[in-house]
Amino acid sequence: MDRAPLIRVRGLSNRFGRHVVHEDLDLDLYSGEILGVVGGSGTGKSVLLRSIVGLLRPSEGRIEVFGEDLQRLSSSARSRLERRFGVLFQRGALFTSLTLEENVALPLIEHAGLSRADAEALARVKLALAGLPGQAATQYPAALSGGMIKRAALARALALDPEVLFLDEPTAGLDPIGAAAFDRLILTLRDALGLSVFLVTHDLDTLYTACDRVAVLANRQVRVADRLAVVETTDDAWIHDYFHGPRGRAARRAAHPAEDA
Ligand SMILES: Nc1ncnc2c1ncn2[C@@H]1O[C@H](COP(=O)(O)OP(=O)(O)OP(=O)(O)O)[C@@H](O)[C@H]1O
Repeated sequence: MDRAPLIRVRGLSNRFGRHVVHEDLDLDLYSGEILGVVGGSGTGKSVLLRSIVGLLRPSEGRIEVFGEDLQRLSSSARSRLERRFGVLFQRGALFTSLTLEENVALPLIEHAGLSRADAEALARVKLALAGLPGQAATQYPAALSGGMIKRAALARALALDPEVLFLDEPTAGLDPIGAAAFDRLILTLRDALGLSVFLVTHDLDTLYTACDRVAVLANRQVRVADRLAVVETTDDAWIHDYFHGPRGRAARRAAHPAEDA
């Protein structure tokens, strides 16, 4: 792609004591794309996400977002910029003592200065956008299935009309039907809202059905970031095992049934 990336990571290093998670890592996210980020457990997918959204200060390197260097911004400019991100964390992270509409209304009251009534009305729109029925708005997280919790967390991530959505393993723990529905929802939202999506996942079906490009993390760096057809054929033992094992073959067959006929 010759367009300028929306997010540009260059020479990123992250260390925790002597444990080096990333070293001289480069990655781009382009406007309007869904980028899947995969890699073995502990390769630093979540650390990368947290570095980009500003929750973790990298040990070294540059992260440019919307053309601005994150490290060089004042804290108020950074937080204005970070409001253009929506983040869905691995464990949903909803407040259990609040109803779904109260959970989604919270960022609207705190960051957009809306009145409680306006925030809750808008929260109900966001919950519907994430595919939840109207009656879910007044329910507490404990009363909901895993799939509904994910949708509520997605509604909260969408609360402030973000331009970039960061999703950390959004389909983890969902049954295959719920996971497939969530993948379709992400595609629909990207198309309807013009979002760009940074999606950390282990879910091969998500890669095949929802992602435009896939970045593979290995050995502290991005081993390859490209369309799946290119990634699948990259000469690397982990990539080969991941994409050409039984699960990878099944996901590819499900996404491209005609190729099997
Ligand atoms: N705050 C921290 N302090 C110390 N070590 C950390 C911290 N955060 C992450 N790590 C370490 O960094 C490494 C990468 O963690 P990360 O959660 O990014 O992996 P991951 O690729 O997302 O893994 P998984 O697929 O299992 O979720 C792990 O070894 C983890 O223990």
